[in-house]
Amino acid sequence: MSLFVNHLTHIDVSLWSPEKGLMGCSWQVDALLDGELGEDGMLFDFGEVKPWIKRTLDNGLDHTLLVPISAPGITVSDCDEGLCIRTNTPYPMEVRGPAEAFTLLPWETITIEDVADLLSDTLTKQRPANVHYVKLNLSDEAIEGAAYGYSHGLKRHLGNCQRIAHGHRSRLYIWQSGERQPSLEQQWADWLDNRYLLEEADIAHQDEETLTCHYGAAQGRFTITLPLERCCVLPKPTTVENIAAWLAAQVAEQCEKSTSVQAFEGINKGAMADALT
Ligand SMILES: Nc1nc2c(c(=O)[nH]1)N=C([C@H](O)[C@H](O)COP(=O)(O)OP(=O)(O)OP(=O)(O)O)CN2
Repeated sequence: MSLFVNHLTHIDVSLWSPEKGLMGCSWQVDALLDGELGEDGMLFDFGEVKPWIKRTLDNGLDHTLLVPISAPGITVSDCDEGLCIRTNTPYPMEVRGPAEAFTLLPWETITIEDVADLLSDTLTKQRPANVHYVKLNLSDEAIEGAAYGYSHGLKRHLGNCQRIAHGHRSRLYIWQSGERQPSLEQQWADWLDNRYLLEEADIAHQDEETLTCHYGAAQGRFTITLPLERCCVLPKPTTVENIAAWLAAQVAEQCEKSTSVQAFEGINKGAMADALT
């Protein structure tokens, strides 16, 4: 007998790609369990299976930076903050933070299928006696039109969003005069895609080529250094509310037209903001 729970939760992570660099990802999680029914006629109570799987993901790789430690140019070392990750291909980056902010994976590259298999194995090892196995399926949200990935950290967040390199893949809607503006949406999504978003106040160092962002948060001290051209500096914390407001103001100035922006933070949630000219 099999039991399924589709759209059980989402995973929001950043990952290091040897081809694209730092990428923001949001994955939908579907679960399939196979096993024997108990005396109550259930394989696993829906009310228990959902929090069980979500807890494992939330306490594991969700809101971390996934690092393929066998990729060319990756080094991992201990440092005062916890772990220091350095990369050199396709560009140099250094990230420091508490160890729980990173998921080290013994692979050359990270694929959504390999992550799903790893999580399925972890859950299968922890399964109740009547369950034979647990299989997770991860998928990108199907987005027609403009979408972008980004990475960031929210130092004031008390949960795992304070981690300096976690990310999201998000829709972007832009309106002017009551009409959606697909070409502006695509233009801005292309510009934002796989950038690191940071608050201006957290810049510890900046020169013509690189930028270092540093902050202390409840889980520890975090630092990230990466090429300036991969960054997007906002005047305020990079919450989705501030991203929407910043984007609305940028587009309104660019087009000299009042603009509304609906910015998403990953899947199915976000903020709306208007900028008037
Ligand atoms: N009003 C806002 N609340 C939060 C923001 C924000 O921008 N505005 N941002 C965050 C974090 O960036 C976080 O990454 C959001 O992730 P989320 O998946 O929502 O967080 P949870 O894991 O706690 O939620 P799930 O239900 O487990 O998906 C947080 N809040």
